[in-house]
Amino acid sequence: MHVSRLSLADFRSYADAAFTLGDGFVLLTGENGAGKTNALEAVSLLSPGRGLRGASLGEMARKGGTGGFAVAADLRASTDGEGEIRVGTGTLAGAPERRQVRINGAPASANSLSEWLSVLWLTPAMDRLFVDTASARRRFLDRLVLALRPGHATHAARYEAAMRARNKLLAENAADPDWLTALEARMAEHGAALAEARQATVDALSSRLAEAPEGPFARAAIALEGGEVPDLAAALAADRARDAAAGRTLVGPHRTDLAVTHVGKSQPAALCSTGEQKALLIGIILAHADLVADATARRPILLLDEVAAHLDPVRRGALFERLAGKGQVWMTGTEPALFEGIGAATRIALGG
Ligand SMILES: Nc1ncnc2c1ncn2[C@@H]1O[C@H](COP(=O)(O)OP(=O)(O)OP(=O)(O)O)[C@@H](O)[C@H]1O
Repeated sequence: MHVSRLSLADFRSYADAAFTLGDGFVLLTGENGAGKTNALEAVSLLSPGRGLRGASLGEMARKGGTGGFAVAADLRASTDGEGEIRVGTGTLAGAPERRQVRINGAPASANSLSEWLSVLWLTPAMDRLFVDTASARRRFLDRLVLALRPGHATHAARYEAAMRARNKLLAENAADPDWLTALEARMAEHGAALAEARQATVDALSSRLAEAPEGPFARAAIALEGGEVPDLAAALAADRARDAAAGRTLVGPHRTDLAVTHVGKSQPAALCSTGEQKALLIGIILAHADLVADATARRPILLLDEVAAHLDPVRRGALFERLAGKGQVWMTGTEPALFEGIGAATRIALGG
């Protein structure tokens, strides 16, 4: 699937805009503040979650606009150009924090978007991923999982909802034990599905990474760390008093971290240089995109914000080569010269 047309209304800096796009590279160029990242953020909203900035919906509505916003996209199967699907998301002026999703005109859940397309991104904010919190790495991991297992978002949402309800009950002193047991059973059920899908993804991605060429992007070794509990329902039942005192649930798959090592240096990613960390991330994303394409027969859409500017010309050339002919890849840069030699592409100059 690729986005063949993207329309934006009152989204961030865009009052009203539409772009016609081909499969393959989409190159957005323009000066700082021209709206490049905003366009990528709009595409990232064609998947479940809060998009590539992790922003609230209220922030996305254009200042001075109607109060709501709309992002609409036509999706076309990459090969035959048939079976176009229209997806849209946004908010209404009267309910600026309530996300609406439509698929072919019918209301749908945000989670159901992942049945149609996968969107993965790399942004400058992710340069800190390996020194960031475990929850940031877990979100990154879950996006990788989602591309392989569309049901992952639903399990995550149900696990979180049951955990929130349990935490709330525990905060009230006279919690009903039967109700707690029911919520803990739900957490155990969806938690097991989360853990299984994450482990399967890490295993599949590890084999891919092991086969990846030695250069020019650093090879990563990845593993899950923490969050494993053999009998979660029993552990939660035993931990009620401790969790009540802590005001949160202390064990479970919501505590899992993604451990990443730089294989060549036998060093944890957090101790690597900024450039090495970026190379590790790019290597992971490239391996994952290939894995998803093989496993689902559907290439993910890649959003690479300001990636070209951070690479030396050799690495940049290698990146373009590895991504050529591999589905829709959006890239931003302040200068068209960054994309010299890339060949066929949809080129969009913003601003000015
Ligand atoms: N809700 C909003 N309403 C109106 N304008 C907004 C809103 N949110 C962000 N903007 C503006 O959108 C503009 C473009 O931002 P964007 O991040 O897309 O720029 P960019 O082209 O990626 O720039 P850079 O090269 O600096 O990364 C900024 O000037 C920002 O202030």
